[in-house]
Order: sequence, then structure tokens, then C-alpha cells
Amino acid sequence: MHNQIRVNSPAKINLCLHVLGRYENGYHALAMAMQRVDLCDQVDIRITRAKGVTVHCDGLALAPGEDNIAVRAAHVLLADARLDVGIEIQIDKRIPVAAGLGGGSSNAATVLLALNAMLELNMTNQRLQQLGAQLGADVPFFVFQRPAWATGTGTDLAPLPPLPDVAYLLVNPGISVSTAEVYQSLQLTKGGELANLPRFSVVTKEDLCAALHNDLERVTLKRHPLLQQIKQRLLQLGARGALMSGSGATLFGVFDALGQAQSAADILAAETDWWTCPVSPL
Ligand SMILES: C[C@](O)(CO)[C@H](O)COP(=O)(O)OP(=O)(O)OC[C@H]1O[C@@H](n2ccc(N)nc2=O)[C@H](O)[C@@H]1O
Ligand SMILES: Nc1ncnc2c1ncn2[C@@H]1O[C@H](COP(=O)(O)OP(=O)(O)OP(=O)(O)O)[C@@H](O)[C@H]1O
Repeated sequence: MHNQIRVNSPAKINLCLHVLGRYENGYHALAMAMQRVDLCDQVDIRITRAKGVTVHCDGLALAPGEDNIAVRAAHVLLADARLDVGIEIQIDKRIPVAAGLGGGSSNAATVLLALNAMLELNMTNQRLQQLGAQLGADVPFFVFQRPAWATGTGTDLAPLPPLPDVAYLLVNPGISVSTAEVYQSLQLTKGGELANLPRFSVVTKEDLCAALHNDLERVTLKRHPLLQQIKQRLLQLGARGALMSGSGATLFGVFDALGQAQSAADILAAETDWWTCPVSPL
């Protein structure tokens, strides 16, 4: 048994996000293509003699205790396994918080996967996804660990066909967004029709860019017009396409190669104080 491990906890982007309806509990019926990218928090997990679960976050001021979703993930797993061991979690935060990049959900999934291995619980990936769904709608996707077509509230997952070899430039001007507020403000326009990425065995770059769509842009881009300007700027800088991820406010541009995404980031760094990050898909 390993008493200590260090793991990467990646961010995600939504290549498309269609809102198809609203359930009675207020959650929304979705159809989304999701992909992890190589911007990662670094998470250290240690099993300790002292009982209880503690978390420490470097980089950003974040809830230290039960409000931290990484702590809640550990409690959910230990309760399900009927175990009472001490856990220390240390998170080096690199993924912007409340930015549409799923950082908290990713940390939760990382804790579920790591503790399952460290404590030799032998839970299936599907069981870990079920536990993850109790923590947040995005958590099962990070447990799944592959590009996914997500339906239902975002927790019903199927693998996507291989996606093209592109690079993304993430851009956030420092706006943080409450996901709950964005969903609450959304006026529904669709009648349950299922949008989909093309059902080819291989998705080309053109297919990917044609599929870029996010219904939540209607809310977040209207509230923050600067985001619309950033989308235009990404296209001027050579992006094949640009979109908001999740509920925002991070935007991503699609580039042919990491060098091109880096060049666009360099130009933006000279012009603005926006946070930028060139990434590759995982
Ligand atoms: C915007 C996305 O990140 C896209 O991947 C997700 O849909 C949101 O995932 P998440 O933040 O993990 O979601 P949760 O933590 O479960 O819920 C946050 C808030 O989003 C809203 N929510 C979330 C998922 C969903 N299918 N419908 C919703 O309306 C709920 O009002 C909830 O209060
Ligand atoms: N370990 C954690 N990392 C990041 N945020 C956390 C964590 N624990 C709790 N939170 C809280 O969760 C909220 C959402 O943070 P997160 O970064 O996951 O949002 P997001 O990227 O917009 O998520 P999504 O893309 O799923 O909408 C924040 O208000 C933050 O304070």
C-alpha cells in the first residue's frame, strides 16, 4: 500500500454544450462534448495516523475544510468503504477557480481515483463515477478520464471518437462566474432535440470547429461583453474557432499547433493583463 502519492488533476473544456431542458429538481438536461487538457493542479495525498481529512491549497485562497470539494470526495469514499483513516490533501492550484474549467470537480475525481488505488479498495470506475455524481455533475467525467459525450445532467458518459490533434489557448480576463446563477438565468430555447458531434470514426479539425457551440454563452457573454471581444480577438489571432468553456468565463481558441497558441498568447500578454494558457488536449 502506498501511503503518499502526487498526481495531476487536469482542467476540462466543453467543446459543445447544448441545454435541452430543465428537470423538476432545477438541474438541466444537457448534451456535451468534453475533453481534459494538460493544465493541471498538482495534488499530494497522504494517509496519516491522525484521523480526519484535512486539505491545504497553495496558489489561491480556497476553503480549507468541509467546503472544499476534495475533502467531501474523501469523506464520500471513506463512508462508502466503511473506513476510518486519516487523509492529508495538499493542492497546488494552477487551474483558475470558478472559471468554467472544472478545477474543483477534477480535484474531487483525483481524490476518488487516488484513494481507491492507495487503499486498494478495488472499486470499479463506474462505482467511482456514481460516488462522483453525489459531489457534482462534472465529477464523473473526470473519473472517466477520456474525451466524452455527456448527457443527462452531464453524468451519463460515452467515449467520443478520436479527436483531432489541435492545441487550445485558454483566456480569462479575471472574471469568475457562479455556475448556479448562469443556469438559473438561462431562458430555454430548445425542445429536447439532441445535437451531436458527427458520428464519424474520426473527427477532423473542421468537424470539431463546426461543432463548437455553448448555450450558456447567451447568459455569460451578455453579462460580460468583454468576453465577446476576446472571442473575436482569438479569431483575429488565427484561431480556427473560439468558444466559452462551461458556464465561463474562460474562453478557448482552437489552433493547429501549440506554437501557434503560444504566439497568440505572447501577443495578448503584450496588449492586455488577461490570464492566458496554451494547452494540449489529453
Ligand atoms: C457547466 C458545466 O461545468 C459544464 O460541464 C456543468 O454543467 C456544471 O457542473 P458542476 O459545476 O460540477 O455542477 P454542480 O456542482 O453539480 O452544480 C452547480 C450548479 O449548476 C447547475 N446545474 C448543473 C448541472 C446541470 N446539468 N444542470 C444545472 O442546472 C445547478 O443549478 C447547480 O446548482
Ligand atoms: N478544490 C477546489 N478547487 C476549486 N474550487 C473549489 C474547490 N473546493 C471548493 N471549491 C469551490 O467550488 C466553486 C467552483 O469552483 P470550480 O473551479 O470547480 O468551478 P468551475 O471551474 O466554474 O466549475 P464548472 O466548470 O464545473 O462550472 C468555487 O466557488 C470554489 O470556491
